[in-house]
Amino acid sequence: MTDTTPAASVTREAPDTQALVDLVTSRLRDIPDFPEPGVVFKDVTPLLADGEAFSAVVRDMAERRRGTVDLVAGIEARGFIFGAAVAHELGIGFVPVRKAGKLPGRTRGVSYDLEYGSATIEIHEDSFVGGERVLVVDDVLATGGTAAATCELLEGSNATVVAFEALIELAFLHGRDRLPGRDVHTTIVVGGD
Ligand SMILES: O=P(O)(O)OC[C@H]1O[C@H](OP(=O)(O)OP(=O)(O)O)[C@H](O)[C@@H]1O
Ligand SMILES: Nc1ncnc2[nH]cnc12
Repeated sequence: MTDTTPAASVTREAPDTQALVDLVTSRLRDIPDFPEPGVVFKDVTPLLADGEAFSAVVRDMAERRRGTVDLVAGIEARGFIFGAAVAHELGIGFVPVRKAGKLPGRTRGVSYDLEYGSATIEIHEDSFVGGERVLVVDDVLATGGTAAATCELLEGSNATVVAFEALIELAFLHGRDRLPGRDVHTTIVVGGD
């Protein structure tokens, strides 16, 4: 028998800024000493598991950028989740910025340091034909090493990075200082000094 029960109503309007900040804050979890002693890890999995909160975050990022970007680039791994959803919301394409060794085609890469350790990220060398306006999306802006490296990689591949969006900014790590002159927006800012 076909179930004709209406789906649970979904709020399509983005909440106002303070309501969004409160919602996001209530759906994050701090994990002390992960992945190494002294780091307080911001766990986004409770937010992802809450459809209202996840949808509100994605719509807020997307609406700020609608009509201004041609592609979204998301940074592995958590940046894939938010970035792909924002691209879908905007009806535009998605470019994965992957950790080294994962992409099958010819790649370009760049290495960088982050709050814990170092990494290398890569894109396919033919990701851009030239001049595409790209929104970079990630979950966390910490030291800014990942975001700065991504901008360098994309712009070295003939894309134009028009903005950076992240869910969480760890202000005490001053990541914005690594992105001078860029349009940077973060949904919530924690740990300001
Ligand atoms: O501003 P930074 O100091 O560079 O740190 C931010 C980056 O660190 C985390 O990624 P991580 O490399 O831990 O990868 P993951 O998403 O695969 O866990 C986070 O998702 C950002 O990409
Ligand atoms: N403290 C933190 N929590 C989650 N992701 C991060 N990326 C860099 N620092 C982080």
